Amino acid sequence: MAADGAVESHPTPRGPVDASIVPRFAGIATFARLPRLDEVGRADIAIAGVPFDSGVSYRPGARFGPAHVREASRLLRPYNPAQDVFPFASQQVADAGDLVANPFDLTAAVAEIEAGALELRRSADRLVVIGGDHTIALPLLRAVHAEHGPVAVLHFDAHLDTWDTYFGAPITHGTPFRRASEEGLIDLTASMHVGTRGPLYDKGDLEDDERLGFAVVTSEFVEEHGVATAIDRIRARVGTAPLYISIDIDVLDPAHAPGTGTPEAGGLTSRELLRILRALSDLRIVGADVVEVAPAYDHAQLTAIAASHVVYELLSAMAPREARA
Ligand SMILES: N=C(N)NCCCC(=O)O
Ligand SMILES: [Zn+2]
Ligand SMILES: [Zn+2]
Repeated sequence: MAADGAVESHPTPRGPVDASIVPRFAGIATFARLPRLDEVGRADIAIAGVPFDSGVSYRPGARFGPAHVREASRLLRPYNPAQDVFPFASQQVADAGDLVANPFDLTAAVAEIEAGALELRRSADRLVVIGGDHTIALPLLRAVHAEHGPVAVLHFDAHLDTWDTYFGAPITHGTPFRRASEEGLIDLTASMHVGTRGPLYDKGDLEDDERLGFAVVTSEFVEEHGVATAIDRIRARVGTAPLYISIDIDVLDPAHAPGTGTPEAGGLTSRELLRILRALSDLRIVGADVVEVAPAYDHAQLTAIAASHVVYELLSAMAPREARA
């Protein structure tokens, strides 16, 4: 309502550059060729990169993930028929650029990412973050918790990421969800891993994980029972809780996403992952991240194309209902 009592009309969201007018391979890459946040002032959803990979246990390079995913996102188009939604017209989505994170001091970086996310929230209602390694989920969850309290975490990953320490270090890309659980950031009754598989350190890893508040839909479960049953399990677990979605691109099989730091055979297809995300559109998504894209190990942009479509499907799932037919 404006000061004179008139109902303010919502400005039409500014969408991507039109690829039928300016070639999609031209221009500086924002995500999906969307406007920058400073061009629109504020946004319903800000996309932010976190080019940080000082928490990795194996192959480095996810610090180059945000630029790689933005580059591969040039081909996305305005209408998503799979969800019958125009994700950039029914809400203002803008690219906020990258948050600064100190590559030489992990503790400082984690504090900077949390502060950067909180600062960005002043001009955007929700954040979708492109990593970066999975360490960044911890400060992002701290920022989300500051607003929402404990949230359901729906964690897509080959790995549990609830391990305790590496070389005595408590903050790494293999430990964010253990720290988050210990800190009370997550809803222990509504959180879940999806797509986990592969060798663990010990049988007890799974017992620890359950105690830390996670139910599990493994990659094998999806194969054996099908995507529809997996979706039922996920939706039953999350319920109506505020939902944070964290997607490690290594949840996909290395055939679909080779460009990542700790690949594990036997993963989801990109088709399966996209279908699961589409089934979450009526849930209360409060934020999301897509992490662990490491371009040096990618081929023909396979991993970045998958990641850009994953972000697009998230943005579509987060779009307001009335925009749908
Ligand atoms: N979050 C990712 N991508 N990987 C964690 C793997 C930890 C390990 O090397 O055991
Ligand atoms: Zn992983
Ligand atoms: Zn991970």
